[in-house]
Amino acid sequence: MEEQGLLIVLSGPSGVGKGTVRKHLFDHYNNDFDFSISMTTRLKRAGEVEGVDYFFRTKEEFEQYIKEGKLLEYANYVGNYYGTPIDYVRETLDSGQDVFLEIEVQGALKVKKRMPEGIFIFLSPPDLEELKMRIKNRGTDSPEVIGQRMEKAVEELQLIKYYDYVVENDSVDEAARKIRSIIESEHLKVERNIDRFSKIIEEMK
Ligand SMILES: Nc1nc2c(ncn2[C@@H]2O[C@H](COP(=O)(O)OP(=O)(O)O)[C@@H](O)[C@H]2O)c(=O)[nH]1
Ligand SMILES: Nc1ncnc2c1ncn2[C@@H]1O[C@H](COP(=O)(O)OP(=O)(O)O)[C@@H](O)[C@H]1O
Repeated sequence: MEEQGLLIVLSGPSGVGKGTVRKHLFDHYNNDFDFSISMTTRLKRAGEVEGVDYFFRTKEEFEQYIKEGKLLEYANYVGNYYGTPIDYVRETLDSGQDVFLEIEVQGALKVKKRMPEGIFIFLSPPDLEELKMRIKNRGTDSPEVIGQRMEKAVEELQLIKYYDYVVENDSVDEAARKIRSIIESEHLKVERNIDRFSKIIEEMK
């Protein structure tokens, strides 16, 4: 049987830069992993493409997916559903290919329960002031919502203990590079290479 691919989960508080770092990683580095496209009920923004950025679905369609058990995890985030279609993740991992998820913290913890063998990476802000500035500068939230997101961020930072790695998003390029090194190191772990190694030893006997 083909060796299973790695499941890589990038998560962290809203506004920390998950989307930015993930895009940088995919655009600037040669990667061997596939990105899992999420399903959402939120409205498509200008420039977004169905099946590239997200699978945009109605609330009814999304709830049907939940009912049929077709999502690895889902979360309700700021009034909309977001979820990870399970078939793509399973099939890709079974074919030996790595899969990369970029999801919020609640969803990441659900994945951790179902697939604890995944690699869980927490993207952290340099500090809370900087996080506030980033959310503000993005210009998508009212002062009230910014306050709510900051409160949530403090709770989310306390969940760091469930992760395998923490990467500070100070410079986007540095953060992307660190994530890449983590994935490379995971591939070099003895436990992932032991079968291949045993075969070499067998052949030498
Ligand atoms: N749980 C979960 N969260 C997701 C999924 N896809 C995206 N997200 C997260 O949902 C949040 C909102 O995403 P989005 O509406 O694209 O806004 P933005 O990333 O904040 O600009 C982000 O934190 C994403 O990481 C998913 O499949 N499951
Ligand atoms: N390392 C960084 N330094 C400065 N600003 C950043 C950095 N990373 C992301 N940003 C900015 O912070 C805001 C939030 O980033 P985004 O990727 O949307 O976060 P998330 O996906 O975690 O909600 C965006 O305006 C983005 O341009």
